[in-house]
Amino acid sequence: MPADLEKSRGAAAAALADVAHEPGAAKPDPIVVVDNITRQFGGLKAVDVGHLEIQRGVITALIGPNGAGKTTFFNLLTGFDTPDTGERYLNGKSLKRVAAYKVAKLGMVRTFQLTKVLSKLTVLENMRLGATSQLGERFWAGPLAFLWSGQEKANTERARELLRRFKLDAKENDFAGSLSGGQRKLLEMARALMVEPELVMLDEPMAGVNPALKQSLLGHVKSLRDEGMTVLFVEHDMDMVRDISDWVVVMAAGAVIAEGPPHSIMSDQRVIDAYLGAHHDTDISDLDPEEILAEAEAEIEAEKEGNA
Ligand SMILES: Nc1ncnc2c1ncn2[C@@H]1O[C@H](COP(=O)(O)OP(=O)(O)OP(=O)(O)O)[C@@H](O)[C@H]1O
Repeated sequence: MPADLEKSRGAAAAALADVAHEPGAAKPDPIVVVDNITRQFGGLKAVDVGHLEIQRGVITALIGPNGAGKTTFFNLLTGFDTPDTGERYLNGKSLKRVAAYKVAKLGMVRTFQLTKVLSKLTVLENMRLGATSQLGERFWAGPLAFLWSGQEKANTERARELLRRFKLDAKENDFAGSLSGGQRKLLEMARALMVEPELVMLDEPMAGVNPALKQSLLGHVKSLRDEGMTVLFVEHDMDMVRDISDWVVVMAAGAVIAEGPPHSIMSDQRVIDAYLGAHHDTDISDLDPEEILAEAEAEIEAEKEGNA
């Protein structure tokens, strides 16, 4: 790990050193505070979070078995869904009745998976949309069009700068749909940065990414923290959680059941029980790499025999 990255991880760990390893623990400098948020779908309480604080300037992972309520909670935080009860605050300001695009203007953005429609736009067009859709485009129409064109120029410049940073500049005129899984993830992240956010929320940043690009993606996420941004991500890839998170929040059956630094979370009995209870396919214990290799080889052999 380069010295500057190590330094910022050290600072993040120091900020959290005195925080209790308990659900709802108070943080020294929370950017987000959640109180009694619930969301019900029919008879199912998908989210029921009593109190949660997200520390500023650190990388927090949100993990939990399938159906734990992570995505629903993400949507509630960013205003893409409305809680039945409860309050959430960004920098001390209540987000009740704040529209999703305004939440982005206040500094909280989330990544979106590339939809079918967005796949048919070029990489650069996707980036420009990252800025406009969050601004509320209509404002720039009509008599203010001259202002809009100035804004558009600035947006294009920022988009190109970000594409260079994520090494996607050679692809600016390619359709987004032609990018590889990993390049799509980079584009999703770059697009979120168009609004110069304080808090970046990543939805499964490692899904569909090949091992070669994983390292580069991890580096990009760490560099967001390096620049003072706060990162909150939902992820099933436990290697990523272990490698880059300063703090881990665990959800199960809609509630937060554990919080703490990755090393203590991975050995927490409540967490292990929640995963095992859900028959989740991610094994969070430290598996022996040789054992995995031997299993994989046996599987390949079995397949070969089956095909013979
Ligand atoms: N729009 C909806 N209507 C009805 N039920 C929903 C809706 N969205 C989510 N749910 C249910 O709420 C629960 C929580 O789902 P959610 O997608 O938030 O979990 P998750 O932790 O993100 O799961 P995964 O890791 O599989 O993505 C699940 O039981 C799901 O079926």
